[in-house]
Amino acid sequence: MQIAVLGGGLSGLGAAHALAHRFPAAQLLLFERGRPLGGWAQSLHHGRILLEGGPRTLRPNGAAALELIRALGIEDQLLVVPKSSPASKNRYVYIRPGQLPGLSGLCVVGPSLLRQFLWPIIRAPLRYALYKNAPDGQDESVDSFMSRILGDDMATALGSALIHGIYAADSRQLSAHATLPFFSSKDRKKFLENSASNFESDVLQPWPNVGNLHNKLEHASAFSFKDGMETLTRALEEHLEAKSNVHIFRESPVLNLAMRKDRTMQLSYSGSTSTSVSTINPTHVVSALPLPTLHSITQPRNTHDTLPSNVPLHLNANPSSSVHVLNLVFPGPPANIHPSGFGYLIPRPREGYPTQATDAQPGILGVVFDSCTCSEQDDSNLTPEEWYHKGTHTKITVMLGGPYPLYIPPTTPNFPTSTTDIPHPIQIILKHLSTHFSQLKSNYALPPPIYYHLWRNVNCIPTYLPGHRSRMDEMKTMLKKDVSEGGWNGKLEVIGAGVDGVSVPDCLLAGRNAGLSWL
Ligand SMILES: C=Cc1c2[nH]c(c1C)Cc1[nH]c(c(CCC(=O)O)c1C)Cc1[nH]c(c(C)c1CCC(=O)O)Cc1[nH]c(c(C)c1C=C)C2
Repeated sequence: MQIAVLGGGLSGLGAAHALAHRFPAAQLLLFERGRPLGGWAQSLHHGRILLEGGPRTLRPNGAAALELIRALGIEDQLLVVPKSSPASKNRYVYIRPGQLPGLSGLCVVGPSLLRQFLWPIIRAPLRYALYKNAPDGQDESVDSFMSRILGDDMATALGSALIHGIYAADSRQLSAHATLPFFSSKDRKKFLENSASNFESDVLQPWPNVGNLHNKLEHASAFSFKDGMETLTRALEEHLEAKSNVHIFRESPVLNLAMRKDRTMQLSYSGSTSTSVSTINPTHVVSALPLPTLHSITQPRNTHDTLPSNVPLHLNANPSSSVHVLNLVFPGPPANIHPSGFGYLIPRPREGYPTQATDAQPGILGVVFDSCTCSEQDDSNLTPEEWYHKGTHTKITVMLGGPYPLYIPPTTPNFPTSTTDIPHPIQIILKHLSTHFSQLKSNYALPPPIYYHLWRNVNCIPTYLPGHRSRMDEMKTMLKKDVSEGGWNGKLEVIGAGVDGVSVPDCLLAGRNAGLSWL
């Protein structure tokens, strides 16, 4: 048995880890186009300050993630965000002046904000019972579902902001059935219910072994690692590298994958050290590539020995969002800069997204108060609550882009010595932040940052368009079909953020369950 895993992001690494255990006698080949593994999980030390360019925390409800952490022996590196902490309790939305009657500026998502929507909230259960499904019974956008149940104002002010914070997408585009828990399939519901205290799930086979992590995370709303999210991907990489039956091909893009009429697969890739193309015949393949990339490499190169498929795999059906992640470090404790909490999200403008980025609308989706979550990552013994008042610096992350046109051109990380050292787009973003924060204090002045780092994450989050779930079901059925019907005989499995969920636990769960049908 020779298994090829395509893509060295979280899903691909997770799949390689699970498959190497499940099939110890198989040869496992992992192909990654770039040099570093780990996909969008990117952590960087700037001196003693840890900066994250992708996901930064995990929720403790993903048994597959916990099981992996235990298997890799990295439990001692966990940093827990307690449920009682301000980062867990205080989440804000920024309401633009004039967007909602009687409210503007940074508002805590809590009773006073929800009081504005009292009537929509009171009538929501009845409307949900009556109108859960769209009149035609088909999938619809999150915005259209929320507008029906909660009203337009709530769908725009809160719904769009929430979608920005998870999918960096337009809630009017995103599928309700693929993203809202009410519409989850039975299997998926079980997965979502599969919290640290409830592992009775048949989605995870065999049952996960999470040791004492359950106790450690009992009072956590989220967790990360002392050295950031890359701790997980580095540990996976090291674990795989130590295995004699695993071979990692870096800088080795897969160029073509075909199922031939004789039911054998052919995979060609270009190697890192030579410009020549090599070909192998894996018996099984797990693709953890973005779906459009898989689409491009599975186009038949010749009809001579490959069969064109007549049922589409829908690999090109969804667009994806690009996010600019701007880490900013300011001098002094967070209490001088921003309120205590997780951060804030900004709803879409009532008039919709602009077609061009401007200084007036640079496309800020939200801001994360990193120092309030895991200040211990910055080589400190202070808790985030202590750091809030006594810390030596404040770390925040501004997220931009998604449905907005991208605003910041490539920018090298820098320690500005004066405001004039700061590129114009970052100066403009600082002005917007200053406006957001100044409503909280009189005479507010945002100091110039002592460091900034920009990550341009292109096409990092797929946007599931309505119909996504049925398209993915059709794809999975097609992959299982015989070659004579244009299928892949169950020898190709497709996982990754483009298929069954974009969160880190979703990707790790899909990786963990890869190849179960090959047993
Ligand atoms: C690069 C930016 C990302 C944005 N969303 C995601 C990334 C990687 C993915 C994502 N973010 C969250 C979830 C849900 C997690 C879950 O429920 O288990 C997903 C799939 C929630 C979230 N949003 C933000 C943070 C810090 C978190 C916690 C998880 C994480 O660390 O990623 C902040 C945030 N993310 C984005 C925006 C625009 C934003 C704004 C404040 C986009």
